[in-house]
Amino acid sequence: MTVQHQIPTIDLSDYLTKDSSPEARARIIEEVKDACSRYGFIQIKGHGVPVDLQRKIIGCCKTLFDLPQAEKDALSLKKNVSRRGYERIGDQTLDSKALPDQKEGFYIGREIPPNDISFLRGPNQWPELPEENFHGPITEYYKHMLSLCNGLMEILVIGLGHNPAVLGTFMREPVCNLKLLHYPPHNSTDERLFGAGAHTDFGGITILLQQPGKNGLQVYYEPTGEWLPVPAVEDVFVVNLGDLVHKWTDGTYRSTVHRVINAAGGDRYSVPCFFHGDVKATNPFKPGDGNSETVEEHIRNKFDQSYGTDSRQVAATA
Ligand SMILES: O=C(O)CCC(=O)C(=O)O
Ligand SMILES: [Fe+2]
Repeated sequence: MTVQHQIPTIDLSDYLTKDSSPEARARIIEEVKDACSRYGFIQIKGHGVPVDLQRKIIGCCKTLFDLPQAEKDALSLKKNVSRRGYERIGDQTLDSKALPDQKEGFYIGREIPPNDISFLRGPNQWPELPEENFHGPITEYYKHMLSLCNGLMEILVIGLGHNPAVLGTFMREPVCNLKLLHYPPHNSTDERLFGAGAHTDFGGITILLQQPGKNGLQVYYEPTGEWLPVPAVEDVFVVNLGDLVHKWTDGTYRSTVHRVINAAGGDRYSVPCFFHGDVKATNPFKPGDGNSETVEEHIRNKFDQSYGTDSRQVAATA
């Protein structure tokens, strides 16, 4: 009999509510650990993010990407070291063996004043849209993502037997970037063309909001060589681990290859939230492990590889 592998779905509500029992919390910690070591991916329910807000965020994607190309280009991320703003279809190539990705994107992160800009840190570039159509919902959603990332990081470090206090420096001013994404319909038969080419995520943890019903995400399951589809279900987030966590935990928590093909018909919107920790932090899972690479150094190399840029050459301006 063949086993149908699926990305496990875990309900976090018993962990995130204040009055949860130690037993319930321990069970969730084990479930997350098991899924993250086996698949590097989980689907989560009971996360506490209002479904209305999730719907609004998908609406924000449509509103933003429907703007005239010139308006989007005026917000290009290429001009700033903080990497906030817009990228065109084909600007990123996540799989160097494939063609450029068929997606456009828009990065939004923590609001940092213009006099304090550095790599991944700086002011956002907001489109000229009514507050309630964009800035308002995005800001509210961003707070939810920060708090959920906090909870997930805590679950992950406890799963490895640590006290959550080890996260101190890592959580000082964590880089947490939303990336609004738009995939146009995929009509090509070219096997080298993807919405997002096969890749592992760069950093810490990713929380992905998918547009309900718009399937397209596939996760590579190495033991059987299968691409497992991850359905786009309303109110269910996909969580996966990036290369930093893989490296920091010697692969106990895996960063797994995945890709996107928008074959669902019509446009597809999604919003990953990339949580990397403080730019100056080193391994929080094994403090003092002798590896002095910082979050910033690691992410900078990954960005430069996939965008074909040299970010050290971009001046620190807004
Ligand atoms: O759009 C998706 O479903 C996934 C996007 C993704 O994997 C990424 O941006 O890293
Ligand atoms: Fe990804």
